[in-house]
Amino acid sequence: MTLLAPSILAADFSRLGEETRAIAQAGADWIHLDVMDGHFVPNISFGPAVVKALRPWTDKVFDVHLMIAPADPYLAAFAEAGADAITVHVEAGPHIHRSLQTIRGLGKRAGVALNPGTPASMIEPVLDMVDLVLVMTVNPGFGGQSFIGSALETIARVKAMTAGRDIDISVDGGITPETAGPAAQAGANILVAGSAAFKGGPDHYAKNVAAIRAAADAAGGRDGVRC
Ligand SMILES: O=C(CO)[C@@H](O)[C@H](O)COP(=O)(O)O
Ligand SMILES: [Fe+2]
Repeated sequence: MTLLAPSILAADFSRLGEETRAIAQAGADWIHLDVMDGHFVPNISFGPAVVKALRPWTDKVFDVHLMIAPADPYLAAFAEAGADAITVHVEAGPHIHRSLQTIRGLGKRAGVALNPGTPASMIEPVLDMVDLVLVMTVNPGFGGQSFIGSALETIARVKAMTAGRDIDISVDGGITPETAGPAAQAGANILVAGSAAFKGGPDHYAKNVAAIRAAADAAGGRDGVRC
């Protein structure tokens, strides 16, 4: 079964705790937390204090996606705040190996993210250090953007590169019941969805999550690795 990781970027920020619990109870496998710094990406979201405040609301895996540069000075703070997986962008700095080493040293799952314009080969030298590859299917910084189809090729390349390894492939950006199938078919086993998961308010969350997951599974999505 493909895993669903709703992004709380699309939740009601005035009730983030309740929203996190509601989407967890609606069938989310992981909770995706988008951290933006207004520097690496042209938007600002939230930092470790919010991650910490949300931690008591669910025991689901907290999948923290750092869109910040530099990332290294903040890794320990996110680990202490309750992140289970921490993903850094390969484009965010010159020391990706050090960042991944630090994340693993903190006892967390280490993820590396690729923007739509970045070749998959960029992460080849660090695959031994990685538990998760996150392929962006929008340019990072905002929710609600359209899926960039050319990034499916990146997912397929990452799948081929990681064959035989225990590495999750996550896809992030513009995931809907329509795009979930092609993403899963290309090799993603974790689907991040913001707008499509939170669409319509709490009464719709279970239906939204089920629709995205069903589309991925129908397309032959592979098993997600649970942590
Ligand atoms: O990292 C990001 C955006 O930079 C994502 O996690 C978005 O938050 C996904 O939102 P939708 O595209 O599903 O609305
Ligand atoms: Fe994200």
